[in-house]
Amino acid sequence: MFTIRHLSYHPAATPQPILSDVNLDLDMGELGLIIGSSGSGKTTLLEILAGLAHPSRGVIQWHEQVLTPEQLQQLAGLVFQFPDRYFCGSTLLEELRFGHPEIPYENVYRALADVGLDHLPLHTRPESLSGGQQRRLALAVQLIRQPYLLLLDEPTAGLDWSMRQQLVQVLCRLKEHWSLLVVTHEATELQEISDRCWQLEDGCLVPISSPVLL
Ligand SMILES: Nc1ncnc2c1ncn2[C@@H]1O[C@H](COP(=O)(O)OP(=O)(O)OP(=O)(O)O)[C@@H](O)[C@H]1O
Repeated sequence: MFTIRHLSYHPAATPQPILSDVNLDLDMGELGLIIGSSGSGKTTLLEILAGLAHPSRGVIQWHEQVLTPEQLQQLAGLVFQFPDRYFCGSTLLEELRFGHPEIPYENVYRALADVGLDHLPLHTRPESLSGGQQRRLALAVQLIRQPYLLLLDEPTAGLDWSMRQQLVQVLCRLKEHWSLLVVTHEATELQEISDRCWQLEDGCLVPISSPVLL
């Protein structure tokens, strides 16, 4: 179980906290969906959960062990909103092995199969992929690190209907083995595969039920 207790984030530069007393529970194999309008603090929350920013207050726990930001960097894999901006490799193979050339081919193929890209040659250039395929490659880059928790920032933003459907199917398969936390302002398709939902408004996280969303 992944838990957040009384988490707040209040940088000195802001008059109001960006996140206030956030509490959340997410079980293994669950997909949690956080819906919030622009500027509500969604990306900030994911950055804290990925260990990239330090909360002002509160604890983040995995099976009751309190995690430091360094431990969170190991445990969580964050897929940014426009992951193609962060690609570093000139081929799929280079991208998946970036910084870890020792990763065996078997793991490369498994990560690509997990996201439905195993039909592509390993020398394919990341920038030649469609928008939806690039999102899935970014997911594979995180999966190959074997995180316990996958964090996704607006995974369907900017994709057309069929690419959104493909991505939702991939996420649905992934939650059999991983816990996923997804933030979005557009929940139409994602709510169908979510196990828990919250609304983030002005930094406060409130649980909501799917029927309310529908
Ligand atoms: N370190 C910081 N110092 C000052 N302000 C910050 C800091 N981090 C985030 N903010 C502010 O907090 C607010 C929430 O930003 P955040 O990017 O988390 O929102 P969001 O819900 O992801 O928005 P969007 O959907 O538009 O990406 C914004 O007004 C942002 O400028």
